[in-house]
Amino acid sequence: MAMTITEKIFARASGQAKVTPGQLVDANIDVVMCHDVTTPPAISMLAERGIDRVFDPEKIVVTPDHFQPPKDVKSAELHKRLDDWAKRHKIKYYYKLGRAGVCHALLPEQGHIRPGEVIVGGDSHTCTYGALAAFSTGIGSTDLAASIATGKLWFRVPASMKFVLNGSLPHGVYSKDVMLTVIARIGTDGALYRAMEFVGPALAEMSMEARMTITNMGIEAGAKNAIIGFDEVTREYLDGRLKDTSEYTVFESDDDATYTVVEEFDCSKIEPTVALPHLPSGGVAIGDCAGMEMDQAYIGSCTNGRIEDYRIAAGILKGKEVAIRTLIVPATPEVWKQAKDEGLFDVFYDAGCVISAPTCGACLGGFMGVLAAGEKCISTTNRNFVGRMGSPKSEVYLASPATVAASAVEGRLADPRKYL
Ligand SMILES: CC(C)[C@H](C(=O)O)[C@@H](O)C(=O)O
Ligand code: SF4
Repeated sequence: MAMTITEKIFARASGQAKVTPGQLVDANIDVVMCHDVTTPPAISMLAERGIDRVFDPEKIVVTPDHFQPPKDVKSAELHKRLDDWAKRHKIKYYYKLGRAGVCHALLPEQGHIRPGEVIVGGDSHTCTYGALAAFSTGIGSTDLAASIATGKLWFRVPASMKFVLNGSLPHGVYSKDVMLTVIARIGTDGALYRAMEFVGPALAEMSMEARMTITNMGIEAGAKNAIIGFDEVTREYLDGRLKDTSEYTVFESDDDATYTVVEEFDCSKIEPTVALPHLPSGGVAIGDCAGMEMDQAYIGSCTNGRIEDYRIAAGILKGKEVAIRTLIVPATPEVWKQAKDEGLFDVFYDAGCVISAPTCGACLGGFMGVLAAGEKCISTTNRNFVGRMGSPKSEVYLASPATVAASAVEGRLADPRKYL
């Protein structure tokens, strides 16, 4: 009867004692995340079939984020459709402009993610929530329409891969460097339709924010979900935060559960890492790429737009001036306010950075910070695909907030350790 944590969550969600990888299950969905890009098409699909219902207005969380505030008429119309629909169905957790934020930072922060639950969202990085010992995965608009209307979806139970993070992270090395190293080893399809389960002593030293950076990028290795077991850090993060205060269920992988592979990493040997264009698997140690000239630095997104990230960046930028245009885009209003209250905005302002309202914005080349042909951006985001932040002839380099801040100061890829 041995099962992994992911299998146990599916067993619960499908009302079975045991499930095995490859099995098709009908699962009850606990939370559906809806944003401004993929939800309007889902609403239209339902409308075309004469369906105008939601399975539970308290279990659907809505936030515009990608093009928020709306950047043009097209995005304004997407927002309007989302707004009309959310209001008509009395969606309880509808984060309107002013309280809206980048979905994957917002939902955990606002207490919508509970261990042991199944969360789906119309966005590939929905895998982020696995940091809270939940199953979460991204779905397209068709599955989103089905989940919104019925609260159920079918899944093929994924087989699990185990990633053991040994050792302690050296000074100047962060969970982003760990995940870039993991993806560089296994490739962008290395975890295709698998559950990436992270374990090991290095995790115990990581905050919830740092863990979310890891699970966020599971999809960049092709994973169905990424997951980290429950511990004291999880408990502390959840205490006093959850909207639904009923008891949640904590599942743990059995010692004799089956994994397709076990990958071990010695975190004490990991260096600040940069993923070179044009894949997240292009990670190299900073020593192998330092000195490359950049045009822009970006600190934000669902990967690294949390308060801890801005504290790290401000630690490096304090008393310095940036050599290239540098965008600070806190992922949620709460992160924004916290950063302001802590005086981090003064540091960023004095350094010559642009500080924006919460938005996906430049992360996907949406608006604000779009790159011209030939330009290069060092970014804390999760994707460096061709044209990701603008012109197909631009380049994106992925790194931790520390490496991005150090590179902003020098105008070139730089090792953050000399500033720490
Ligand atoms: C627009 C949205 C559907 C997309 C995703 O699913 O990931 C975006 O968030 C991204 O990061 O590319
Ligand atoms: S911040 Fe970037 S990666 Fe995250 S949801 Fe928005 S566009 Fe996608």
